[in-house]
Amino acid sequence: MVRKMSKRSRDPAINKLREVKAEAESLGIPETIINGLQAVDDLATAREDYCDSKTSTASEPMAALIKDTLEHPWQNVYEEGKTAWNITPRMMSGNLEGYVLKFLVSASKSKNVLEVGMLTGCAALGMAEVMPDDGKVVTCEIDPYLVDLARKLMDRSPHGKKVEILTGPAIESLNGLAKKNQKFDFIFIDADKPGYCDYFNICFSELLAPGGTIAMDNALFGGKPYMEDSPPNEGVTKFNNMIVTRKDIYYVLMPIRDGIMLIRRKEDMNGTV
Ligand SMILES: C[S@@+](CC[C@H](N)C(=O)[O-])C[C@H]1O[C@@H](n2cnc3c(N)ncnc32)[C@H](O)[C@@H]1O
Repeated sequence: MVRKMSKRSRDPAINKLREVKAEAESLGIPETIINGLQAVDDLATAREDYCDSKTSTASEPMAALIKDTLEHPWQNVYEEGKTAWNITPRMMSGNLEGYVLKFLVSASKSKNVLEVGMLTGCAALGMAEVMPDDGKVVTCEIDPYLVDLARKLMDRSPHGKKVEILTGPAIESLNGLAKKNQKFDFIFIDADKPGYCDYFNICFSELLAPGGTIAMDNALFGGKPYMEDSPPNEGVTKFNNMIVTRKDIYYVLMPIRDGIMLIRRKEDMNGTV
């Protein structure tokens, strides 16, 4: 299958390859080389498509939520002043990452889940789908327009009732949860990247239940953290650099989509033998 890809990839290596191919074309480089570069692009794209095709399909309400998020007139609602910024549906976790979260939540038998950064509710509803009737997902979202939209999209599913939305800046919502001494078995952090260190610190020290797991999305952040000119003290790079200095946790960066970092307390993972 040969597809001419033009849209930007999450993988900076593929984007670089496309730049090189365009340059090669403009220089009149022999067609065999151009075709070779295209074949590499096709292989990388086919790999992503293959992973999607070998992942369970979404439930009907979830498929509808994903479709409606992709087709929403984001540009118009932004120009009408309804959203604080021009939202791109690329921010949505989607079906494959949604299933990764479902596996983590169901394998850990989590009954209390926290999400930081909801968008239209793709991950929140996905996790709710695999939780028992008395399970609960608390999710934080700053944008009131998204809160209303997500509520509508999630409530088309019987699992939507398990999702509680806290509207406002996530740090305030997290402080409020800590004050009420709430604990969560699984925490998915996926909001603004400059806030990652603060979100992690309060989640880890105040909100994570014994035996719990934290997942941080976008740990690869389009390649920025491993590019040579990346400022070490910004956003995701700063967060990743902070994590590796800690002695009290185990962590793993999984190269799924834009990277998911899993973090657990060492005491919850060390064997006793
Ligand atoms: C990458 S999207 C979340 C995607 C979502 N988890 C999903 O499964 O599709 C990030 C979200 O965080 C929200 N956000 C950004 N800054 C925030 C803040 N300070 N407090 C709460 N939410 C915030 C944005 O409005 C956006 O909806």
